[in-house]
Amino acid sequence: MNVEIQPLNEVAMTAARERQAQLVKPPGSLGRLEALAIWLAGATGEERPQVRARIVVAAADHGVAQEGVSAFPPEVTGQMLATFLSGGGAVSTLAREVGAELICVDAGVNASTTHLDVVHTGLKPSANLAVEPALSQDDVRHAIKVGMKLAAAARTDGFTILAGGEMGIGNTTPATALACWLTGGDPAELAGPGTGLDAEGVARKAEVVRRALARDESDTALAALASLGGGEIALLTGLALGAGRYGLGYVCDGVIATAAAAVAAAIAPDLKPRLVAGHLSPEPAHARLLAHLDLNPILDLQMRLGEASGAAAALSILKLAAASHDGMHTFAEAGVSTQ
Ligand SMILES: O=C(O)c1ccc[n+]([C@@H]2O[C@H](COP(=O)([O-])O)[C@@H](O)[C@H]2O)c1
Ligand SMILES: Cc1cc2nc[nH]c2cc1C
Repeated sequence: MNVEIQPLNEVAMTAARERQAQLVKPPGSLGRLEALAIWLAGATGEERPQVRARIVVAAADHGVAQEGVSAFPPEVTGQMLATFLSGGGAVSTLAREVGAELICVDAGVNASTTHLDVVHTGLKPSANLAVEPALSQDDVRHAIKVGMKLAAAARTDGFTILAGGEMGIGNTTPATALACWLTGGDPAELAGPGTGLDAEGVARKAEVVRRALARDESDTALAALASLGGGEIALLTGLALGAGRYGLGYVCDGVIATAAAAVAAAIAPDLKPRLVAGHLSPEPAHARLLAHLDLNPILDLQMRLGEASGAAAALSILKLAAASHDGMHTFAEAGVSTQ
């Protein structure tokens, strides 16, 4: 798969760097807010960038849930999708608070919602990746295509930043399997509690990941996505690739969304500069994936919810970075001495 990625806009970044140097503060004193403002300029192509963000939450069910790898039952996936659409999920409230639009996608939910606003993909829940490939190559290509189209639509609708999130009982298992495949990690080190497994459950999950990796024969990240992934992960892979192709900035959420972004970056390495890490989840595979992507999380709030909640929280910081960059006076405008 060949996806052409738009490089960051160097002209806008240079202008933003020069503006930062003139703003009425000791150089560097706004710390990462300065770097984020410059990144926003590169990602949006705007010298004084604005965060106009759309959040896409993709939901899917997973055959591997039958292995007892989650603390919750699979029907929660569809129930939570309906909750997001009714405005009552964590991401619904966080998105509203940070002024981001929220779109929900059914990327293979067993008992889905009839809510009119859900984006349908026609995908079915994944198969049990411990014993067979999770998805067909055709399903993966379809999910990626829908994700990329959602990114194209976001660009057309005037958004500058995309954040991808997910909902899927059992999906920390495929995310961990992909993290192991991409980084050469050990399932026993990278498996974590997800929604709240005890130590015995975590050991069972590590064993399921080990079986999946022993079965898997993938030689490309795209093949690994079919073998070890899931519908929402494939859709978010497409969303991240689409952000690169259509020139948006992309905010990664937790371990599952970051696994998808890491697959996208393996498919198209030029994507990396368009990614930022919204936060660090306590799931061990997340830190591993972020290190693999060379990303430094904006926040570390011990959030482990998924559904783009960490990315939404980070949007507030990106907005502060953009607001200070745009609204502050320069030394000259403020009449403040430099020496
Ligand atoms: O984002 C994370 O890092 C994260 C960590 C743990 C759990 N989750 C969420 O919890 C669900 C998956 O957990 P589990 O235990 O069912 O594999 C799924 O809906 C994710 O959105 C998300
Ligand atoms: C209630 C609930 C909400 C979630 N949101 C994302 N993953 C989730 C998992 C559960 C169990």
